[in-house]
Amino acid sequence: MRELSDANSFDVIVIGSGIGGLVAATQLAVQGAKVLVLERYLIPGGSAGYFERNGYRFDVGASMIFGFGQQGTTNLLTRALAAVGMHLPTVPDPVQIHYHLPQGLELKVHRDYEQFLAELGDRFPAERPGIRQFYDECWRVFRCLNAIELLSLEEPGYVARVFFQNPLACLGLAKRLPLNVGRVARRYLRDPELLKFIDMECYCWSGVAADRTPLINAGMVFSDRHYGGVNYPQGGVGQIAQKLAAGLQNVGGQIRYRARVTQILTEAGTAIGVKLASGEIYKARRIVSNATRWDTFEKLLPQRPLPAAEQQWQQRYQKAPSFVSLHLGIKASALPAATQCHHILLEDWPKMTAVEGTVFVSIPTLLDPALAPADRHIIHAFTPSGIKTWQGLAPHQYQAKKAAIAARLIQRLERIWPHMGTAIEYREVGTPRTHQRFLGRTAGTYGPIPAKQLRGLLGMPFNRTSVPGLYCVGDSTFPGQGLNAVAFSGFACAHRIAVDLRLQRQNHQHLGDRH
Ligand SMILES: NC(=O)c1ccc[n+]([C@@H]2O[C@H](COP(=O)([O-])OP(=O)(O)OC[C@H]3O[C@@H](n4cnc5c(N)ncnc54)[C@H](O)[C@@H]3O)[C@@H](O)[C@H]2O)c1
Ligand SMILES: CC(C)=CCC/C(C)=C/C=C/C(C)=C/C=C/C(C)=C/C=C/C=C(C)/C=C/C=C(C)/C=C/C=C(\C)CCC=C(C)C
Repeated sequence: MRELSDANSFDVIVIGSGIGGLVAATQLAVQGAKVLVLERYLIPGGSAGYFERNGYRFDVGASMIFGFGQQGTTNLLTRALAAVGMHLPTVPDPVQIHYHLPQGLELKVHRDYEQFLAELGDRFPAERPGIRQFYDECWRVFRCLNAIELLSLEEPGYVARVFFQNPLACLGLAKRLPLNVGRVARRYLRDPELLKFIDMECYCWSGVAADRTPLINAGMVFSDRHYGGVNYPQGGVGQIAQKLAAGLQNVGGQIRYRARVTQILTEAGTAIGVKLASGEIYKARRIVSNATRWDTFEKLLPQRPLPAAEQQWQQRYQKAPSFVSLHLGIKASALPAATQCHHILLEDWPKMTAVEGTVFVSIPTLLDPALAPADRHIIHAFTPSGIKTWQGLAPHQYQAKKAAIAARLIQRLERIWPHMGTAIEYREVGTPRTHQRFLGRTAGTYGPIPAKQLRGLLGMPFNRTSVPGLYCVGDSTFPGQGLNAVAFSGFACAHRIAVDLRLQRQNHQHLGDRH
C-alpha cells in the first residue's frame, strides 16, 4: 500500500455520522485523539437527520427524544453535547404518547408518573396495584442505571471501579440483564387487554412485543419519560447532530461529507484503514463503523468470510422492517387546540407488528412552531414496511404504490383528525428504498430485533469485533435502538478505544469531570 501523508492518517476513523458515530468521535476527540468522521451523505445525523422543503423542516426519523434530562447519569445527549462545549435548548413534551388503540383504548402517557398511573388504572381498576408494581420494577432498573457512571462494560477496570463505587446498583443491573419485559409484566398483571397494552408500550420503540424486549431498555424508556422527560430539541432533531459535528470540529476533530467508505482495509487480519468511493485511502490505528453490522461485515469487509461471532449474531438477531414515512405540511386549523405531539394508532391487536399495522405520528410543530411556516403544522406519519415489495418496480409503479399507501395512511389519520385530508399543503413519501439509499442501512432497516426469545440484553454485542482494530457503534451494538441508547454505545466505544490507545490515563480526570 502506498505511503500516506500525515494528513491522511489518524488515531481513529469513524465511518458514519449517526448519533452513535458522533458521540464516539466527540468523546475521543476531547481526549486528545486525532479523529476523522467520514459521512456518505451531505449532512450529519443519519436517522436523526432532517430535510427542508417549502419552508418546512422535517425530521427524517427520530423524533421522540430521551436523554435530554438535566440530572443523573442517563442524560447522555445532554452530556455528549456538553463534552464539546455545546448546549441545545429543548422543549418539554407534557405527554410522551397519546395512544389510540383497539376497543376504544384511548390513553395518554403523561410526563407526570402519578397522572399516567391514574389514567391507566381508571381503564383497568382491578389491576391498579399490579400496574404500580410493574412500572415500579422498571424504576428500579432506571435508578440503578442513573446512579452509575455509564461507560464500557468491555473494560474490566471500569466494571471493577463502578462495582466498588455502587455494588447494589451493579448487582441490580446484573440480575436484570437477562430478563425480558413479558415475564416481569405477567408477574404483576393478568388482564389480557392490559398485557396487550404492555406489548404496544414495548413494540413502539423496541420493534418487538414485551416477551422479546429487554427489561433494561424498558427500565430506561418507561422511567426516563417521567424523570428527564421527553424533550424536543429546538430547531428540530437535526440540531443534535449539527451541534455534535460543530463541537467535534471545535475540539480538533475532522468530519468529511460525501465521503462514502466502500471498504475497510485490513493487513494481516487487522483493520488499518478505509477506502472511499473516490479511491482515496485513509489510515488509522482504530476503525469504528457506525454502519449497521450487516453493512459492515457483508459490504465493507466483503473479501472475508463472515466471522463466526457475526454468524452467531445473525442467527439471534434479524433485521427489523423499514418504514413508509409520510411527511405532510398542513393548515394548523386541522388540529384541535389540545392535540399532543406523538400518537400511536392501531385498529386491530393482531396487526400490531404487521406491515402497515401500527401507525406512528409525530407533530413536532406543536412543540416548536418555527419548523413550519406560520399557521402550519408538520405531520410525520410512519408505518412498518419491508423492502421486498418496493423492489423491481417501474418508476410509475413505484409512484403509484407510494400514492396508494399515502392515501391509506391519510384515511387512518382522518379517524382522529377528520379535516386532515383537505388541510394538506405539502406531501412527501419515503419508502424502505428511500431509507436504504439515504441512510446507507441495508433494506432500510430500523435495526436489529431478536429473531427468537433471547436472554434480555445478554446476546447484544459490545463495541469490539472479531476483527482486531475494528469496532462497531450505533444500534447494532449494546443496548440497541434509540438515540439515547446509541449515545451510550458511543460513550462506551470511545472509552474502550481510549483505553486501548492509552488515551484514558492522562484524560481520565477530564472525562470523569464531564460525567
Ligand atoms: N426516536 C425515534 O423516533 C427514532 C426513529 C427512527 C430511528 N431512531 C434511532 O436512530 C438511531 C440510529 O443511530 P445510529 O447511530 O445507529 O445510525 P444511523 O443509521 O443514524 O447513522 C449511520 C450513519 O452512517 C452513515 N454511513 C453508513 N454507511 C456509510 C459508509 N459506507 N460510508 C460513510 N458513511 C456511512 C449514514 O449515512 C448515517 O449517517 C437508531 O437507534 C434508531 O432507533 C429513533
Ligand atoms: C459488576 C457487575 C456484577 C455487573 C455489571 C452490571 C452493569 C454495570 C450493567 C450495566 C448496564 C448498562 C450500563 C446498561 C445501559 C443501558 C442503556 C443506556 C440503555 C438505553 C436504552 C434506551 C432506549 C432503549 C431508548 C429507546 C428509544 C427509542 C428506540 C425510541 C423510539 C421511538 C420511536 C420509533 C417511536 C416514535 C413514536 C411516535 C412518533 C409516536
